[in-house]
Order: sequence, then C-alpha cells, then structure tokens
Amino acid sequence: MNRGLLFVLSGPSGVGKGTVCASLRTKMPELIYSVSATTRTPREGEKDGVNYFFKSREQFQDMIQGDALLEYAEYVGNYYGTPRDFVEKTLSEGKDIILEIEVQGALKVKEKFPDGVFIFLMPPSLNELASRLGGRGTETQATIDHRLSVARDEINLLYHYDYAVVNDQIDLACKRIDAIMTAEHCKRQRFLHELCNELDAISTAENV
Ligand SMILES: Nc1ncnc2c1ncn2[C@@H]1O[C@H](COP(=O)(O)OP(=O)(O)OP(=O)(O)O)[C@@H](O)[C@H]1O
Ligand SMILES: Nc1nc2c(ncn2[C@@H]2O[C@H](COP(=O)(O)O)[C@@H](O)[C@H]2O)c(=O)[nH]1
Repeated sequence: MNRGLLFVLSGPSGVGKGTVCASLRTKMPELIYSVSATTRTPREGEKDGVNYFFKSREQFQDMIQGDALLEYAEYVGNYYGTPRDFVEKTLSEGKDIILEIEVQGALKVKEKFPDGVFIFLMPPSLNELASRLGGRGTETQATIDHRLSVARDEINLLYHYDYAVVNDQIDLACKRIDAIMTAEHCKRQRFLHELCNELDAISTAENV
C-alpha cells in the first residue's frame, strides 16, 4: 500500500488556518486532521480531544521525554506539539493527513518528512491580520500584540515552504489548497509510474 501524503498548513496566528482547515475537512472528509497537544487554556467551546489535547506543563514535558511528539514548539508562552503515533499510523494506512501548526514546528517536521507538502497561508495584509486576530475576540490585547510581532518573523520564513496561499476569501483559499493537493497526488502517481518503468527495464535487462 502507498503511504499517504503529509500536508502541513502554517502561517501566522489569525490568518485563518483553522477556518480554512475546517472548510477543507467538510469538503474532503477523507482528509485526516492531526489534533495537537497544548498547554494553552481551552477557549470557550473548545473540547479536549477535538480542538486540542489540553495538557498541564508536566504532562506535556512527559510527552516530550517519552518521545511521543513528532515536533513541538513553545509559542507565545505555551507549548504546542503534534502526537507522533497518530501521524505515523495514518500515513502507513495510506491516508493523507493535515497538520495545522506554527512555523518553528513546521520546519522541524520538514527535517523529518522532507517529502511532506508545506503550505504557508498568507494574510492579504498585516492590517487585515491584526483585524482578524482582534475580531476573533479570544486573546487579550497584550497576547494579540505578541502574536503580531511573532507573525512578522514567521512571514520572513516563507521561503522554506513549497507553496504560499493568500487567504483573501475562505472559498478561494480552499480551492487553491485543493488544487495543490490534486497536483501533489499527480506528482506522486507519476513518480510511482516512472519507478515501475525503471524496475521493469532493470528486470528485462537482467533476463536478456
Ligand atoms: N478569508 C477570511 N476573511 C475574513 N475573515 C477570516 C478569513 N479567514 C478567517 N477569518 C477570520 O479570522 C479569524 C482568525 O481565523 P482562525 O482562527 O481560523 O485563524 P488561525 O490562523 O487558525 O489562528 P491561530 O493560529 O491563532 O489558531 C476568525 O475570526 C475567522 O473567522
Ligand atoms: N508547532 C506547533 N504549533 C501548533 C500546533 N498546534 C497548533 N499550533 C499553532 O500554535 C499557534 C497558536 O494556536 P492557538 O490555538 O493558541 O491560536 C497557531 O499558529 C497554531 O497553528 C502543534 O502541534 N505544533
């Protein structure tokens, strides 16, 4: 069985990763979503095991010590990390998985999965990013300011990614990501096809 494809969606806080991911998941129910672990306090309406696995700092440290995380990062005062086993199991079952994570973590995943597909979601402008973060109403002004200052550094790391997608309108951003996913599947099929042809050629040459 072919392994599934690993997609990583990152970009600054408030750009719309969660919104775009939720929309993609309704359009592509076969796409598996990786639920992260975090030490952040749950926001109103967030559920353990659905939005995140909410952990104490001690529990999170235990996950780090036990090598249970594929990657983790400390972001604006909290830990966030991707549980390893679920990602490995999903890929080995031939299913595609999407990780919605910040930039430091995405770069660590890239070291381990250079064949992953790395997509950076861009805001139409920094003003629009600030207005989305403020409009969400989930953070204090101090946290929003901190997240916006980190955003500038994150955007500077865009060149590490395979694709940049502007989230001007949710539906358009989803269509662009859908097109990337289709193209990556075609690339994978072509690669496998060429590999089969090469193996055929080798075995023919050996039989001559
Ligand atoms: N294309 C868009 N146009 C206008 N508003 C948007 C768009 N995409 C997302 N939003 C809004 O912007 C806010 C932030 O979106 P969201 O929570 O999805 O961002 P995020 O990148 O997942 O943030 P975080 O990294 O902090 O989890 C939300 O209020 C959402 O409704
Ligand atoms: N490196 C990782 N970053 C993650 C993970 N899960 C989420 N995130 C990112 O953290 C910030 C803040 O999230 P918020 O829910 O507090 O707004 C955001 O950029 C997320 O995408 C993870 O497993 N690893």
